[in-house]
Amino acid sequence: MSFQYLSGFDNEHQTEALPGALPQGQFSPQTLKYGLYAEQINSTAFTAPRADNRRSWLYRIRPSVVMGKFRHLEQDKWQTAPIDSERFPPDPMRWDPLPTIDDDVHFIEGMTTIAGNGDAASQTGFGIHYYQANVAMGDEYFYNADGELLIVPQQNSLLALTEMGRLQVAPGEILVIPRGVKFQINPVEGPIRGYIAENYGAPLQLPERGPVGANGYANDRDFLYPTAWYQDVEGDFTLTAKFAGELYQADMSHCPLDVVAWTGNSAPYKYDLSRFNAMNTVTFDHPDPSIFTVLTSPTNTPGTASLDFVIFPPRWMVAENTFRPPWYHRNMMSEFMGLIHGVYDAKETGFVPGGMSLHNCMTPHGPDAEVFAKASSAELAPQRYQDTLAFMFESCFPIRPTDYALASPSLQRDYSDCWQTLGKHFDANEQ
Ligand SMILES: O=C(O)Cc1cc(O)ccc1O
Ligand SMILES: [Fe+2]
Repeated sequence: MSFQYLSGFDNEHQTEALPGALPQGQFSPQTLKYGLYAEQINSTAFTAPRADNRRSWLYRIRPSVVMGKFRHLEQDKWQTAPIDSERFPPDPMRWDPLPTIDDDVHFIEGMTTIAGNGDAASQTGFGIHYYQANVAMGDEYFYNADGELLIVPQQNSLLALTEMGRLQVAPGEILVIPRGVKFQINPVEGPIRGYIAENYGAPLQLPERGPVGANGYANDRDFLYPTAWYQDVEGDFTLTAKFAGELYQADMSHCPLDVVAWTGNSAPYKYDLSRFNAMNTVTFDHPDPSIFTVLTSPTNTPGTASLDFVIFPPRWMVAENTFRPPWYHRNMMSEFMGLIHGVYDAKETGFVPGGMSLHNCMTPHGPDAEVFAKASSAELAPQRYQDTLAFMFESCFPIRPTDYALASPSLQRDYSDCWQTLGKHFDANEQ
């Protein structure tokens, strides 16, 4: 299926599925064409500075308030920060892909929380989830009051049916759904799995470019927003909400995706990571990975993110007289990584597509012994890093794994062995 999209990050988009459904010159006239209702949804405070302000106007068949009462849903797999795991060891951690779920599970049922930081109630930090789904959501729709969802598909394409329109998203692309927007996510060509950052903090934005200038990194025009699409259907539907860390469900007698037109800058969007225009050294040394930041959720401390979404895309490596893989390091920021496909240059074995790693605040890490040996004597000809796509969720807040993740059979209990054969090469008499 191919859909039409609107392009431009944070633009004031406008789209209508029926001619004239969007009011002109104002947002809320006394009456609307086609008997529609006007409804505003925002992802920032009314009074957020203009550059940060996100809101949209939806013109819909019924206002969202036409719905049943919520009942609580028991579940324990989708957890919300603060994460209350028993232990929080600072060891480096790595996981193989989680076991495939064989029972029928849809997108919400298959969500498993791996880690989290901050506190959803104070709108800081984010949750990290592994999603798996092998069936469609049917008559169930969902919204998340706790945060914005950054979805990173790893296996098979997903179809997102949202209030604002439809988006198809393949591995190698990402999808962001703002807080509160109603949607349903379904497999397209087979079971889907991937990673999610549930961002409780400020909506993701593009990082500054500094001296790089007006172009490069993720370019604004490559972010794609859906065109209006609506369902005028009555029947038995449910709306599941995540609010304050709990799931609730309400009955509805119409499909909640009934928005005929919308305008604004807060809407789901997708981005093809192969559009990322990477910047890197053309002289020497390995720069900080912040050069690969696609999107960032800032804190109030300048230059310090609650969540940076960073990628390691295919690229040329030309650094001269340089140890080319990541250096050994201990960071103030905490790093959670996933691998979409291929091989990651700091770990040629053990970190597999669908796997995960976690290096927390001040936890030492870097290339394993094998990569160190190879890179220390490699011929430094220009080299193309091919067929690889890793990413990192990086945060100024330590990332706490859940009890589930700590007890998972996928946790590689011997991970730190990969460094222990790094021998002593020191020779004080070297000439
Ligand atoms: O730890 C990692 O593999 C991620 C990373 C990559 C890099 O090129 C520099 C620093 C860094 O943390
Ligand atoms: Fe790192």
